[in-house]
Amino acid sequence: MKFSVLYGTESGNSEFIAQDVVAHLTAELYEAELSDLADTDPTNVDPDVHAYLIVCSTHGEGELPHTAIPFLAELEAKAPDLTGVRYAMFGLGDSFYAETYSQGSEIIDRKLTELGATRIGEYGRHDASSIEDGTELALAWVPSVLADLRAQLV
Ligand SMILES: Cc1cc2nc3c(=O)[nH]c(=O)nc-3n(C[C@H](O)[C@H](O)[C@H](O)COP(=O)(O)O)c2cc1C
Repeated sequence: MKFSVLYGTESGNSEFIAQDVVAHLTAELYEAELSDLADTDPTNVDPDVHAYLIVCSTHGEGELPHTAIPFLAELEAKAPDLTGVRYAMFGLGDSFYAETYSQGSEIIDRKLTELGATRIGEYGRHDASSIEDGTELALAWVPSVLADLRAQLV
């Protein structure tokens, strides 16, 4: 199975976690490619990719991190039909920002769903105010994504 792991980041945490997810998937003998959302054209869906795994933080007041902004802008401008596209979401945030906790990834999540894509797996989250390690949580989230994907492919 082939995965595209995309990250949206402001200060690198999402990129580090996405790198670890790619390393994990590759070690499990899956094909996995890492890309910044800033370098990803959402109108150019790869038909060989079984699922897109998106790791995205929150900045400003519940807004997108800067590398996710052009990706959302393309989705809004071109409104591609994403029917048949599967994605999974892992959001980074900080519950210190109680009103806007983890809302950055939710902006992308809402838009992808609106355009017809299907979210698989649990909605993963990492809270920077917790003592939990982001990579450990992400690697614990991946099996829920794989299980949903396998169930959809049979
Ligand atoms: C200036 C600033 C604003 C932030 N705003 C929010 C926010 O509104 N909601 C939230 O859940 N987290 C917020 N965060 C926390 C980040 O999402 C969190 O630190 C995350 O791990 C950063 O990941 P990144 O390095 O991939 O961007 C903010 C962090 C900073 C530095």
